[in-house]
Amino acid sequence: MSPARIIFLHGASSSGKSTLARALQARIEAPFWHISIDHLRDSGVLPTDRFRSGEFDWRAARAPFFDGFHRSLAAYAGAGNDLILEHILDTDGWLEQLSRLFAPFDVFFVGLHCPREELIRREAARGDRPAGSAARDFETVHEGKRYDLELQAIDPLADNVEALLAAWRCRSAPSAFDQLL
Ligand SMILES: Nc1ncnc2c1ncn2[C@@H]1O[C@H](COP(=O)(O)OP(=O)(O)OP(=O)(O)O)[C@@H](O)[C@H]1O
Repeated sequence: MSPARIIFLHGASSSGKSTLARALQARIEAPFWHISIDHLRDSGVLPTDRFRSGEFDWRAARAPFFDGFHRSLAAYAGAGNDLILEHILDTDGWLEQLSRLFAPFDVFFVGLHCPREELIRREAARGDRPAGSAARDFETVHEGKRYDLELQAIDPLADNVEALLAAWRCRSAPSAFDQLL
């Protein structure tokens, strides 16, 4: 069995990762899963209201939550599932952990760049993210990263999907992701 393929979309909050992932999933020639922390959050896995009210301590729960999420990705891929992953590497140790966990797989690392003003506009328009997350991510999200492909979030979505597919189909090892550490 050839190793599972992981297309890792990386960009600031509100840059358009989910939108790109959905459009890519609708076009790509194999049944890729679209994986996002948003899906876990929105499906009611966590007692969100009780974290929000302060009854439970999110700071204590956050590390095991993301540790489990990261390991689940390797479990899915290890079972032979191809993944479109959208995620933000914004916490110390996550890059190292995912590099280790993803070592057996065929990873294609995509940087999604979005101008600061557009991030702020998208964040405000959707109204379901804390104001400031996008601007904060903008400063740091791409720092020190090298990608297999870089896309501009203000380019037409369909063009980005086609560019991604074309680049992914002719990718060569090693992935930029494997060389980040
Ligand atoms: N190409 C685009 N043109 C215009 N608006 C877009 C585009 N892509 C996404 N948006 C809008 O920007 C907002 C954020 O998009 P999306 O949820 O895809 O971002 P995200 O990077 O997944 O965010 P997060 O990491 O916070 O979940 C949404 O309201 C979406 O409709």
